[in-house]
Amino acid sequence: MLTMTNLEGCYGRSRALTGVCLTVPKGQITGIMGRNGTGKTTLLKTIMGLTDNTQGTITLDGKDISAAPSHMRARAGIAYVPQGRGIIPDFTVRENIVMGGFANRSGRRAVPEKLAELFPYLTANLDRPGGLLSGGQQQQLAIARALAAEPDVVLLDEPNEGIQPSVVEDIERVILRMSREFGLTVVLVEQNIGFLRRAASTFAIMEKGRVAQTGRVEDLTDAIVDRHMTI
Ligand SMILES: Nc1ncnc2c1ncn2[C@@H]1O[C@H](COP(=O)(O)OP(=O)(O)OP(=O)(O)O)[C@@H](O)[C@H]1O
Repeated sequence: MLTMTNLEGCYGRSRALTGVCLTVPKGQITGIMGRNGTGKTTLLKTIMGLTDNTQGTITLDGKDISAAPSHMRARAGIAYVPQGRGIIPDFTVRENIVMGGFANRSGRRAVPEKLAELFPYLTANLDRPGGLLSGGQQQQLAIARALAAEPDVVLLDEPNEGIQPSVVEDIERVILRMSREFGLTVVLVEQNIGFLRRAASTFAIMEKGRVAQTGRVEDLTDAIVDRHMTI
């Protein structure tokens, strides 16, 4: 379980996250929603230790990781798939995946076997430069890189943004399997409410750098969505 208490995160002197309290249940998907600029990406970055002047407490399975630098959070079992994917274009698919393995607690620096079944395209194209992949393939690669760390928690920032519909289904399937088959805890920033309702067990809605509302996904009514998501 990942718990956040009074979490704050800044960019320089500008505070983008204020007093966030959130519990992310183990082995389930928690959907993070909210309009543009409300702090969803900042929340993931702050969990990962990538914002400035972070305040508050983050615990992972009871262990306080609030003071840990980013690479130690990765070593503690948190993997981050950023918006925009962050693929290194000149690295091959294999090299991009193995890079994620540097956070692997077992010291394994290889392409994990389970990726072959999850991502057949990547497995068939391990020597292709990452920069030559389509947006959807790069998104799969970013997820594969995160899974190479064999994490307990995966933070996903709008994984389906700007991706062609045929690949969206593949990515959604992988996300569902991450929690349902592999037991991973997933924090999913997602604008597609339909997918969020299908995938997540709990939700949190961000407003002005705070969590405005949380609940179980079966209680996420259209009225709540309209109140917080319409512009
Ligand atoms: N690198 C940065 N430097 C300064 N301010 C930033 C930076 N990144 C984001 N912000 C500000 O922090 C606030 C929260 O932004 P954030 O990207 O977390 O929102 P978001 O909910 O993820 O939005 P989106 O849906 O557009 O991705 C916004 O006011 C934004 O302008």
